[in-house]
Amino acid sequence: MIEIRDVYKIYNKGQVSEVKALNGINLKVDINEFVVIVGSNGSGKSTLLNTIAGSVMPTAGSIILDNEDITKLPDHQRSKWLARVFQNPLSGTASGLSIIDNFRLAAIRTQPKGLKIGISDQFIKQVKDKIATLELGLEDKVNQQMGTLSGGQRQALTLLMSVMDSCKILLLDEPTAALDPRSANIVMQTADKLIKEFNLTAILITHNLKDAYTYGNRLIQMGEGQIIRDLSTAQKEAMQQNHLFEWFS
Ligand SMILES: Nc1ncnc2c1ncn2[C@@H]1O[C@H](COP(=O)(O)OP(=O)(O)OP(=O)(O)O)[C@@H](O)[C@H]1O
Repeated sequence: MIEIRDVYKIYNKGQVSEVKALNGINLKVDINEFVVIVGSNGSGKSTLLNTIAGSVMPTAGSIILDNEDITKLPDHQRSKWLARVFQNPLSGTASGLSIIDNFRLAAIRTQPKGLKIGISDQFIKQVKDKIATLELGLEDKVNQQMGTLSGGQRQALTLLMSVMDSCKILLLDEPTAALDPRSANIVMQTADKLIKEFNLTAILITHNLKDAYTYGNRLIQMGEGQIIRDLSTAQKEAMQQNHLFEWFS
């Protein structure tokens, strides 16, 4: 479980450009919870994800993972169990390397030093089997350069790579914003499938209200650095899609 306790983030504190991006956030997200966060531009969604990932240090408050205070843990030390997928499909993978080499790199990042990875047929088979579950027909193209794939294919593979090794928490920061509707659907369905299969705790930021309605089992709205709505699974299921659009009118 990940817990955000009374977190504040003030950028440029004491300067004319001071911004209170997070204003007392309290949030507990359990294993198997898939939380979707919506909110207007500048409401603090990315800052919240960044404090969980460790790329932004909170001005006050704590981040707790499974009862351990990780507030001061740098982001690279969280990457063993925390994966992030960003808006830009190019950011998660190396264009000049093949699919299999990208999986090798991802595996090396999360394994103990000295462990030999990726040279065995077993590793290649394991990767191919996993890629086949995406049903994108990419399992026979593992030697193809990542840069030759579409944005949607790359995002789907980035997701798979992120969660294959010891990942507990998946943070998705508008992962489909740069994709056409068909590719966006493939990526969201892939994310949903992987979150369930790997029993992940997941947080998705999206401006796509249809996705916010369709996916996840908890729905949060942020406004001015605070959580202004927090709908449980039952409340979300009882809500009609047009009500969600009214939140922004
Ligand atoms: N590094 C930074 N330095 C100064 N101000 C920042 C920084 N990052 C974010 N902010 C400000 O903090 C506030 C919250 O930004 P944040 O990106 O978290 O919002 P958001 O809800 O993710 O917005 P969007 O939907 O537009 O991506 C905004 O006013 C933003 O300008």
